[in-house]
Amino acid sequence: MTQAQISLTRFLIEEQRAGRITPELRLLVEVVARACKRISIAVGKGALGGVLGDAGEAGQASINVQGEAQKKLDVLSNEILLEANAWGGHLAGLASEEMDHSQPIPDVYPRGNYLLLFDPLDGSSNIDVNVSVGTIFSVLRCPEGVTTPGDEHFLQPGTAQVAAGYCVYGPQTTLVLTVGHGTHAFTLDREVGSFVLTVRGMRIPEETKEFAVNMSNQRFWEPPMQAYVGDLLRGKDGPRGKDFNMRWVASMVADVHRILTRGGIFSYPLDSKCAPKGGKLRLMYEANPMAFLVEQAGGAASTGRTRMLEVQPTGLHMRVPVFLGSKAEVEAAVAYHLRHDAAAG
Ligand SMILES: O=P(O)(O)OC[C@H]1O[C@](O)(COP(=O)(O)O)[C@@H](O)[C@@H]1O
Ligand SMILES: [Mg+2]
Ligand SMILES: [Mg+2]
Repeated sequence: MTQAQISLTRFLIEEQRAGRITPELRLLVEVVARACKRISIAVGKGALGGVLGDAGEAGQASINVQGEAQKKLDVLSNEILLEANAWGGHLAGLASEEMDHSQPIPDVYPRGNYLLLFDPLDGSSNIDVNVSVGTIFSVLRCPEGVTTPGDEHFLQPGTAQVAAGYCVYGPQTTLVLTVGHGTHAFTLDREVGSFVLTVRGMRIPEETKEFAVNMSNQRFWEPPMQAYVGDLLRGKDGPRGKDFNMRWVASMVADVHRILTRGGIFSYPLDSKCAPKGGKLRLMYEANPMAFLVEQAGGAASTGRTRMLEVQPTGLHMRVPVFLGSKAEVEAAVAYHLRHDAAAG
């Protein structure tokens, strides 16, 4: 690292000096970043580290609280984040996509006033095929006077987040972070072992010609989503008057990273398969942290009907439909839903 380069540590110290974060939040983010480095090493070893494939023993799949089969790396990443943060000293409790309930930090450990939520390994279906995966995290304050937080204390809307970020394990390992004053990217210098600031103040272009959605679900979508994507596909000859391109990595982290870098809209809408659960993606571990990052970069995030960050969570593992990215395009998608709802009375 050269002298002109700014490490994550220095960046966080400057944020603290500017009064934008507390010393505890600075150290908490450092602990999460260190855990991400360990996960990055495990992901990078792949077959050499024996971390590919399904978790579970004797042909018996290991199923998480989401009802999904866990991969070895889902379990390992969860353990790395739990172990690092339980001893970090800045948390009152933590919650993970992979665990049934939140965990208060035991009395015997050093404790703090923050709550940490994470999706330890996002994009699990890509692990075994060497395609980008990631970690997503969100930080809330523990409500005043609560020493042993339970699930209910985590049920705060996204507007209450004090920090959020993700780490994408791709050709480069990049940590993208917001503490509520812009969205910033840090690339891991693998030789030095340090995250270096590579983009200060990421900005998502307001307009786009690129969308990300799993098109194989098209026939299960609601009518407004059918109409919206139908018009995108009609391109120059349709009402949108321009040709759109499509990308779908199937790792939310990688799709959102592309959108933060060059614009676009990401959508996992309601469909008749996931409707009974409320959607596919998880509000607390996926939608809210990404919505915070995207808004801080000048973009927008919605359920299709409501601003994501204003959704009141009703459960730790609550699922929601997701539209996020370039502001004008998210507003266009929302308009299709609102027009449809108004016409339906
Ligand atoms: O299998 P699909 O429909 O392409 O869904 C992909 C989506 O599911 C997810 O993989 C869910 O995340 P997990 O791997 O953490 O369960 C998102 O990252 C991604 O956007
Ligand atoms: Mg995920
Ligand atoms: Mg996951």
